[in-house]
Amino acid sequence: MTTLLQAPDRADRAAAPQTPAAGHVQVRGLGHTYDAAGRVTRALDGIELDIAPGRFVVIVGTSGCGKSSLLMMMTGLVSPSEGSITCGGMPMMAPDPDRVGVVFQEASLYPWLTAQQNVEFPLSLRKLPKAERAARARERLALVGLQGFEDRYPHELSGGMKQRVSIARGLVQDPPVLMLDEPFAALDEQTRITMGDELLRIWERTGKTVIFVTHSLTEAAYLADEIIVMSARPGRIVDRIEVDLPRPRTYAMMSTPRFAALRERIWGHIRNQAGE
Ligand SMILES: Nc1ncnc2c1ncn2[C@@H]1O[C@H](COP(=O)(O)OP(=O)(O)OP(=O)(O)O)[C@@H](O)[C@H]1O
Repeated sequence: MTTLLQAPDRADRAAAPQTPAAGHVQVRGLGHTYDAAGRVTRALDGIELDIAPGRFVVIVGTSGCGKSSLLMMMTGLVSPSEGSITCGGMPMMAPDPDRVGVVFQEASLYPWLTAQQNVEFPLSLRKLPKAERAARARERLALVGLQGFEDRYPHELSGGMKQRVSIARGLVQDPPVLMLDEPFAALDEQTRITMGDELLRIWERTGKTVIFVTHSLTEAAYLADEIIVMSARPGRIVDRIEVDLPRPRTYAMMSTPRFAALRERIWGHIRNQAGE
């Protein structure tokens, strides 16, 4: 059976032959103005980004600064007024689950389908043999730690488990990039930390590029290779912070001076923006 997992760990992946920058995300001169029934909102301005394959990048900024808008544009769900976005060198003109998997804050699972059927659903639009669809979905559910829960319906799963199903669904077409918009915001603090660890484990194992939007400075510093800080609306990039904390990240790191310094640097920007 062909495995969907591309490399057992990051060290092996570095030595493996490279696919040509499939997970490279590039944003050039991106700006966006919403015009809803004459109410004009300048949401984003002059965004330039280069995200290398396999990086874990977190986007933070004050409420309403355009984080979700930027992510929606990178997924191809919304077209920007100006500028361009490419993934793997090809423009993102529309959602393309073969290139970018997406996970939202709400799990948005079909309540009448089981976990297995929810994960399989995107594959039903492709002409894949039924057995292969089922095998892929099972493998993805196992990857997110839900082996044995394939036949459960969403109402039989906890909030964290539902988000695991969403992540499995986002990864079912094996895209090189996974984008997540505040995926753990609705979860309690303990589950949120556990899910962060789970996501890091999945990222380490699969080598995807991850782009993650959050309000939480702690989550940003805990997860990221790099934190992108946006200004208040119209959102611009005001800082890009390399997170030099060692991996694997641990809960104990959150109480170190390095962690506090990172949070302080992000908070400095956010405080300034909020005061403007
Ligand atoms: N579909 C839309 N039509 C009109 N205006 C919109 C639309 N979507 C977002 N906006 C506006 O664009 C701005 C940026 O919104 P966006 O949701 O991208 O910000 P955000 O940083 O993700 O916010 P939050 O952190 O509160 O979730 C806001 O002023 C919002 O009101």
